[in-house]
Amino acid sequence: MERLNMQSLDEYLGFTFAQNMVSARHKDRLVWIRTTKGIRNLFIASAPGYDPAQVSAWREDDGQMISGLQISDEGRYLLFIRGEGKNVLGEYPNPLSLNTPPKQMLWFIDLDSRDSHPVELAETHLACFRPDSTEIYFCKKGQLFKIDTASSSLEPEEVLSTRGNITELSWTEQGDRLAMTISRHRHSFIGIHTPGLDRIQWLNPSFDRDIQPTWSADGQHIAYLKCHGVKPDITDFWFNRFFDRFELWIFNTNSMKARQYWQCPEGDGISLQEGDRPIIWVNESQLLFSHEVSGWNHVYRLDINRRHVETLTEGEFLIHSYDVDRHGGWLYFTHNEGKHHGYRLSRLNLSNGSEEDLQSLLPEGSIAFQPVSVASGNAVGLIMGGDQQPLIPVLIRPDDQQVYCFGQPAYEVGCRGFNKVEGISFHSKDGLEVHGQLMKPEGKGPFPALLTLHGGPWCQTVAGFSNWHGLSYVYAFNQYLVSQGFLVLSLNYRGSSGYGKEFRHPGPYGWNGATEYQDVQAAGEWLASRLDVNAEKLGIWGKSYGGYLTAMALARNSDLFKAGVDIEGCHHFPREFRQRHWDSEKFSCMAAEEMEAAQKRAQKALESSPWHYLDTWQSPVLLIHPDDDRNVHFEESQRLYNELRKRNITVEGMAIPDEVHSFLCHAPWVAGYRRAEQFLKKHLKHS
Ligand SMILES: CSCC[C@H](NC=O)C(=O)N[C@@H](C)C(=O)O
Repeated sequence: MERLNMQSLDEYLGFTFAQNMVSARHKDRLVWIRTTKGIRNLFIASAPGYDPAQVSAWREDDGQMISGLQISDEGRYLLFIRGEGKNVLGEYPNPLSLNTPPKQMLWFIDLDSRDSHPVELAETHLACFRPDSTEIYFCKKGQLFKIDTASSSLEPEEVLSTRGNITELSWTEQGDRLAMTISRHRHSFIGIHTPGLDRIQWLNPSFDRDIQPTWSADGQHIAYLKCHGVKPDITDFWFNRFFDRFELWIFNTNSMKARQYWQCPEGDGISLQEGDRPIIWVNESQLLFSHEVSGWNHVYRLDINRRHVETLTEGEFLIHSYDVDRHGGWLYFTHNEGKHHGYRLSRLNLSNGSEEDLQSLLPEGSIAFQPVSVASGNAVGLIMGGDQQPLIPVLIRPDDQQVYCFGQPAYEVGCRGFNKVEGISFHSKDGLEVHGQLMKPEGKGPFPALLTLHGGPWCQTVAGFSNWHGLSYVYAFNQYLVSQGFLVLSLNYRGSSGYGKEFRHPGPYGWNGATEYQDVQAAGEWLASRLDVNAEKLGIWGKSYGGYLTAMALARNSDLFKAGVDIEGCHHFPREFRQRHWDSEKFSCMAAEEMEAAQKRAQKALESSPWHYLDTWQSPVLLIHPDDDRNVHFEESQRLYNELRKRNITVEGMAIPDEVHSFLCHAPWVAGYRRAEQFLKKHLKHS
């Protein structure tokens, strides 16, 4: 039995993980991305044997993310984007600091060709196959291009040019019409391009923002979401209980008329959270969609003939992701019913409403993400992880109760050094119940301890590896810290996903009052009161929004938190939200009469920032920040570093040139965490 006996930080962070599994529409074939130490490659597995095969051969930790992975309907071609987009200055990320920065490029693979290998096609961020053809369509800003993969030149040909940015592409299954979402800064329209026609046909343009066009299989209807009004200011969207109210509309391509079928009640709508919300047509007259009006994200079925919306799942748990088999028989979904610390897999019979638990087919403690049905509908692919199991692709045949692990011995390539994770709950300062995961070293203690805080704030840590690589790195690092003798608590403070809408939108938090800080303080006190914790050696670390809360804790409660590591954190909300990439007008204004309100908000935002509490900051801190961070500006750590240095507070800094938020390469995760480990040991173990 192959088991990893890990000891070093490199080994703990060297886990292999699978992501983004997709399925072909007419052939039982799955494809996914597999990453080991920053080396990303594509794998396929096809019926009947589902033996996995590697179909690309990249060998370098080069920071080239793979996104937009698609497989053609017949399963012959793969399409994907390598590389990240540009920052607000128009620069591509160049995490290896190469003399010539790489571009974000479209690639394709013909799996049937004799010497099948990835071929680079064009610079773009968005592309798709045209069904029933050899053409690929792709966008660059407001331009649409096509490439015929059967041509020898592979030369792009311009199809159309429009104002704004094309952000979504969706062909009919017949490949005769293409629906596009065209974003024009604060509004967006859906337009149809029909090859042979010389202009775009607009789909009921309005003063709203139309998104997510989804064709019915017969090409007669397009379902889409109509979001009310102008694009919300990011600071409202995140922190002001602002919900992006939307309606479900359907456009009939015969009558050329659009009609509303469902609308969110006022004050409700889309907000930032984990998980997907696809629209899926079950047949010609029924589709599934999801919303959170009940307080929890659930799946609903619309019957367009009866104009009736039926609840498919309900209760105090949420649906994380879902798919329907191609014959419309079963809804596969991952959800957290009875689980505060992970997700499980179930399926629902769409004819008779009966539900089956599929989690019992997986090893105990498994966490299920992203079910994807294969074409014949007799199996479902899944990304599965656990506390000792990095994410692997599995295939489940529910009818004969079989689970295949695509060649990797799922239950054996565990992480031997990894400790069991204990889910805990406790009450915060104001009585709200909050949850977290506790990881303890061997022995009785008292141990030095760490409180760790995820980013977002809408992210969520689970009792094991997460669906998102950033959180998986956090989890593996925490496990490593446990192996080094730290007791670690990972906290899902209010604002996190996984515990319903009220928990995620807890009134005046973030820039608007920072009420989530009371959870951080309560968690610190909870840790300090434990007999197995040395309260004099309690530290804190967090990344991004978790960096903001780490800085807040060190500034406000240096008495409790004796040292901390703050990775790419935000420290001054009004300054950060004025940066170009946020595009917020909240703390500055154009009209004189709004000046006072904007100033009041800026004052509130400052009082909700660590910067406001610098006078009480005593504890040593390590600040780590990548300098091409497009989410939290590098300046946030640069200014804090200089201010703390001026005040003679122990501060160390680690700048990472050319990397972005949540590092593209593997190496900076290792280097950053190594520095963090040394710092935490110096201040909490050896001092
Ligand atoms: C102004 S704080 C920004 C925090 C940041 N949010 C989005 O960019 C964040 O926390 N991101 C998460 C996903 C992370 O990087 O962990």
